[in-house]
Amino acid sequence: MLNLNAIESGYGETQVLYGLSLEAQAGRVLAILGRNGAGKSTTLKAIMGLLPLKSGEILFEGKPMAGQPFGIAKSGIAYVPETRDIFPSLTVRENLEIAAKRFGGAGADWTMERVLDLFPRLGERMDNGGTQLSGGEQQMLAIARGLLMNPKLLILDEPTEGLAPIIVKLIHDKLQDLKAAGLSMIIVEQNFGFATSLADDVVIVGKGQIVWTGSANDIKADEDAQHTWLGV
Ligand SMILES: Nc1ncnc2c1ncn2[C@@H]1O[C@H](COP(=O)(O)OP(=O)(O)OP(=O)(O)O)[C@@H](O)[C@H]1O
Repeated sequence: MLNLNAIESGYGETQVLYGLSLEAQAGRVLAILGRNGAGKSTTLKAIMGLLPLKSGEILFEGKPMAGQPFGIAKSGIAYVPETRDIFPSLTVRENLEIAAKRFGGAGADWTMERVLDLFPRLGERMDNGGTQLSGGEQQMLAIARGLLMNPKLLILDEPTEGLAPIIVKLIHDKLQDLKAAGLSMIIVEQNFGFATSLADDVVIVGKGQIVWTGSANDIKADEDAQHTWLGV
């Protein structure tokens, strides 16, 4: 579904990715793991067209990606960044409506009603401003907004960061529901247990390259790889 072929990218003069290749398959969940600073978030930003490629290519459903973030979203990839990026001056309703208006429409899988069914808590907060939400509610809103883009592929950067264990469990269960419904996902996570219980496939990034590839069960069983690449 999504192929990164030997991509090189970074921030201005600072190169971070050195020939990174990976594949995310349709109907499956891919976890991207690795230590702090390995290049996981940079990989996602390169996929989303937020950083230029120095070389290599990114194919979505076999076609080169349209270079601009909006075009990439339109082609069917929704991205929930680490910063969640909800609009703080808008209410929950307004944050959701923006996505629904731009990407929804007749025949759309995801409607306002369906995302509120998934996250009833947001339904109780519809008129609250973005800044009045807890971290967990902000994460739910960011995921809900991503779903309203009716993506074929949902990409999440550290969805559990800074959240209390009970909210981590809730987000886990919701993502499990989305997986069961057949949504393809890529998840960058520091929380090894969270990532490996959701993922089918795992890649590990080390210094801007893929250093390990396998299944979630493989990495759970491979203590050497965990120790070497994740410091677990
Ligand atoms: N805006 C930026 N400008 C310059 N360098 C950056 C920028 N953002 C990240 N970097 C550098 O790029 C490298 C990879 O960062 P990246 O955020 O991709 O790591 P990561 O694997 O996602 O880890 P983390 O869990 O810490 O987010 C790091 O050395 C980081 O310092």
